Amino acid sequence: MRSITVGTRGSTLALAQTRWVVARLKEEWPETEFRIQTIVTKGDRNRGSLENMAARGDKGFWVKEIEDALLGGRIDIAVHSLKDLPTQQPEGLEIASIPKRVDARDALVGKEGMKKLADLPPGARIGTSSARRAAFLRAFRPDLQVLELRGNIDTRLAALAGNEYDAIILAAAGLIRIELRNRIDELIDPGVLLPAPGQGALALETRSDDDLGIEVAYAIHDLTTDDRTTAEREFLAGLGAGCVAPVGAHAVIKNGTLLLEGWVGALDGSKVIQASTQGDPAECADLGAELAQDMLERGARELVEAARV
Ligand SMILES: NCc1[nH]cc(CCC(=O)O)c1CC(=O)O
Repeated sequence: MRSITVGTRGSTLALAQTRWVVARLKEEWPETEFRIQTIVTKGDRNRGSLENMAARGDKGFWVKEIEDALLGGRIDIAVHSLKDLPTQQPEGLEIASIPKRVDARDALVGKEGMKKLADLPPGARIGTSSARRAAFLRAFRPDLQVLELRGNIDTRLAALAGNEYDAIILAAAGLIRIELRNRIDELIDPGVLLPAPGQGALALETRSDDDLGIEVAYAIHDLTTDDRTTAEREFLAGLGAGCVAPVGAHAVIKNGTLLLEGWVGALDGSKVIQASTQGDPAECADLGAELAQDMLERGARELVEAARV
């Protein structure tokens, strides 16, 4: 039996999710040997002061070096956060498997008295790393101060412990995966703040011609998560927006029907456009693309273009 090398970034979260993936793969393929290989990406190298919007707008800021390792045969399966993957797959690579989603929601972590979005007093200082969360806060709580907060989850929690922030917003899934679920003070309802497309889901990427790698990865594929995140990511792709645009999307499947909600905001909070659609989960890709077209015609085009760096 061939041994499979699984590649990932080296952050606490990336390693935790890769260990989880390997444990699941081992259950399905007990005879196969799995090795984990960490890879440094441009995103890891450009942390801190060097990091800027233009660099983050780069397609594949977090994934390029990992994809090169896949194409070069140094690794066989790459584990990514689905929301960090560009919506277009590079030539020769494919998403072979999307395991079951954890929790798509954003989470608020706050200091004493700052543990619920609705309870935050005017002037409260909120740290967040995403254009989507910042645009949402500026639109719905213009009384709050939105402050830039970057870095790995560990860095962000450490920053909250200091004096600059009263609360921070980050993906619940990240905290859950590194076993810090107990730090979550509020899970923000998607009806209030729509998560990023694909948030809380992972993607296992392989070479398109590696039948064995694809088969191994596919053993932990989750069809429901695939339909939901396909609708969300086709919505994002249809808008022509990248992963740093102020775009939210969330799909659920209830009684055999897929319900998709989409949101686009102006970076300064001056405008938001929101719409939803529903249909057969088998049509998930079309539902996402159609919702994007609908919203582009109703003003989203300007917002997406304004946010492009
Ligand atoms: N952009 C960074 C990133 N990529 C994936 C996650 C969290 C886990 C996930 O969404 O699967 C995070 C951190 C965050 O947004 O707080």
